Amino acid sequence: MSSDTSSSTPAHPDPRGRSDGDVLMEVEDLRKWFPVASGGFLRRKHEHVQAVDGVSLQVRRGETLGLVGETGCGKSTLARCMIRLHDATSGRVTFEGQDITAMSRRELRPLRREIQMIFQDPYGSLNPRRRIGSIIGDPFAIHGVSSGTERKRKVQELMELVGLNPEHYNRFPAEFSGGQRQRIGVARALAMRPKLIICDEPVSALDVSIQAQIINLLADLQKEFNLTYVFIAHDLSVVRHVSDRVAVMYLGKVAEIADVDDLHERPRHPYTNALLSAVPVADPDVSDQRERIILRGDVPSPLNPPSGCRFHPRCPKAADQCVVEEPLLISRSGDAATHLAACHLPVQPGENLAEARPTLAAEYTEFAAQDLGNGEQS
Ligand SMILES: Nc1ncnc2c1ncn2[C@@H]1O[C@H](COP(=O)(O)OP(=O)(O)OP(=O)(O)O)[C@@H](O)[C@H]1O
Repeated sequence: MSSDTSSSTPAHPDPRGRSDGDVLMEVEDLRKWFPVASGGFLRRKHEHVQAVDGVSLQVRRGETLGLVGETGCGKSTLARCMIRLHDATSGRVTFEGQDITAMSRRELRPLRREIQMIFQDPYGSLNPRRRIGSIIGDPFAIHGVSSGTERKRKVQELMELVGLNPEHYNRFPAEFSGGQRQRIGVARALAMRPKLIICDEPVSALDVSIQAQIINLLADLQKEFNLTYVFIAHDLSVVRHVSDRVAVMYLGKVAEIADVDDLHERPRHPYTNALLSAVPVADPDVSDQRERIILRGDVPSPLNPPSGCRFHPRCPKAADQCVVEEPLLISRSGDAATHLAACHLPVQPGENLAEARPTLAAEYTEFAAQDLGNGEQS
């Protein structure tokens, strides 16, 4: 097996896929490490959860960028750094060219109107003791925009826009269904007419029948207000439906990023391949032909991530190079300039990873990890 690293397409002006297109937000080499203490009083160890570790990506104006990956891979932490709910450990986030990571809270305030977030949990993100009129009107109060009857009129307009009955202005969150509560969250996010909305698993907590309604609502609003979305989800089929581009995260890093159809038709990272192989297909013929790739083991701890490529202990293609050398996220030979993969041995068209045997290097790493585990227990 030969490495593909050296064959990254030289013809591309920038193998990191940067474009001169209209970039609304840029994330550059972003790290968010959470300090944690473990062990007893005498053997106290200070470690770091490497939740996000060196992520670079662009969000283009008017697009929906999907962000997928297994639980704990750092999607929400990245999203929170993008909106400065978390301060980054290092790296930069720029919004319309302004470095928001370096801004004081005061400088950040006007930008808070432009970047909003919709949260996963439509139950937990609304205060049950407040009426929805005042919840949706919060941004007007915070930013000192309109008051009294004018604010009420604006809130009722927002309610109508998201498909809520404006006459329900004085009701409490408990009087609404899950889907309606998520509409309240959408209305609140829209109040200041933001440019970017980060949707953190906005439909995961909803019944499947309601998910489509919320997704359609978000799509309609995007068209009407020229919104840009970062859409976080576990579910690749939801992401495919809503996204223009998709970034696949694994253990704090971007494994692959590409236009949505390109990613689905020609996934290059073995992790993306495995995720896609698990997506249900409606067509029984296609479904019968497809083999699911079963990944070995669990996602390793972000406290002590594997060396080299973080995916190597679970990768059916891993070779020695993958254990020692971290792959760059770049455009690989034969790929579009916008298709980037962080893999030394990208998947080739027609290659069947379900048949691939774990390589010696991967088996050795697993064996060594088990050995270490046993050693600690004894
Ligand atoms: N405040 C914190 N302190 C310590 N560790 C944290 C903190 N927040 C998140 N983490 C850890 O960082 C890693 C990434 O978490 P994050 O919530 O960003 O992942 P995620 O991909 O969004 O997962 P999910 O899909 O379950 O929400 C996890 O290991 C998580 O336990």
